[in-house]
Amino acid sequence: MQPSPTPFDIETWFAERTFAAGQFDPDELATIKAGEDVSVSVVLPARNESATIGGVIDAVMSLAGNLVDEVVVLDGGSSDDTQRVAADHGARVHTDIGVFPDLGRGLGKGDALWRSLAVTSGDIVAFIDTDIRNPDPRFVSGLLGPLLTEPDVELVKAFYDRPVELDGVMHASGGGRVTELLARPLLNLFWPELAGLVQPLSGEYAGRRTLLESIPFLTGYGVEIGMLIDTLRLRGAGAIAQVDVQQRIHRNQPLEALSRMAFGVAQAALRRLPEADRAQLGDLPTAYRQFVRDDDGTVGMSEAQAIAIVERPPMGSRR
Ligand SMILES: O=c1ccn([C@@H]2O[C@H](COP(=O)(O)OP(=O)(O)O)[C@@H](O)[C@H]2O)c(=O)[nH]1
Ligand SMILES: O=C(O)[C@@H](COP(=O)(O)O)O[C@H]1O[C@H](CO)[C@@H](O)[C@H](O)[C@H]1O
Repeated sequence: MQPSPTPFDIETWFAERTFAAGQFDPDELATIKAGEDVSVSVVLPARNESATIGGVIDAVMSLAGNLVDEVVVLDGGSSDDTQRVAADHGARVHTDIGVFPDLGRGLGKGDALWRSLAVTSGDIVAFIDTDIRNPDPRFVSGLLGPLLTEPDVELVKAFYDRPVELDGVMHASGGGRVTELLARPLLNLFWPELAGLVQPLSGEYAGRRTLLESIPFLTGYGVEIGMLIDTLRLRGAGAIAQVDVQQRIHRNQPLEALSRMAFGVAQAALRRLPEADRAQLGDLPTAYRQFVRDDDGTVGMSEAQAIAIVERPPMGSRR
């Protein structure tokens, strides 16, 4: 009789799959990397990040030639001089529409990350947001640590304390609003094996290409929660790890922007509901309305905004 699989225990998962960036020495990782003949690409998604992308690239470049083999900025249609700043700091720059012109302009962050797989070659691909104000090499070395030392780990998410700037005032905590108010409750409700992730929506993560090219990428802001659920389904919770990189300060979008983001994250999660529940949902609406108070004090309804989450197929199926 087959032994019954050990029941999933979140405390065990947390103990075995939670790391700290400080436990990984970049030089020691570089030695392991060379010995395993593993290559590493760092992908920096960017849309109008000229103010911060240079610092992010510099932090990543400090590991180039050692831990990092290529640094690619995937620009999602910036109207500022993001692309020039990125090139000046030594990154290779691609535009989303330039990667797959036949698919037209990119459909947000998730589409940019999916397209980046076609213009990078690393066995490991690390994604780092470019709106970070306190970039540090540990964001990259911390992500690579578990992937270079734990063969069963295939996806690593960063976590950190998240200060938030509201009305020009920096608060020591309170960031990750969509994470705390939508993503983590949904994961606890429908995917409890992912409940141990401190920052499931963090924009800093790294995965083995063999995994990343085996799963679909949801476009827009659905990419992170979609990737977690798809990795859980395809590889199990043991393939997912997280690393503490202490603190991340990034540009905090206004609440109405996060409301639109949450609409996308919710669509992504609901699309991934187990089939039985999914069948009841039918086609999800993709038009989103918000409310504004006019100067004369009356509340108005905004035009419906199309925020559709599209599913890009596993990149491996295009090769
Ligand atoms: O259509 C988009 C939207 C965002 N981003 C990038 O994705 C990262 C996270 O996006 P954002 O800052 O908008 O999200 P937040 O961090 O506020 O959740 C940043 O590097 C953005 O430049 C992108 O490449 N394309
Ligand atoms: O975590 C969150 O709630 C949002 C918003 O963060 P803040 O409330 O502005 O600190 O930020 C994340 O979510 C996006 C959607 O998954 C990711 O793309 C971002 O990289 C991540 O910063």
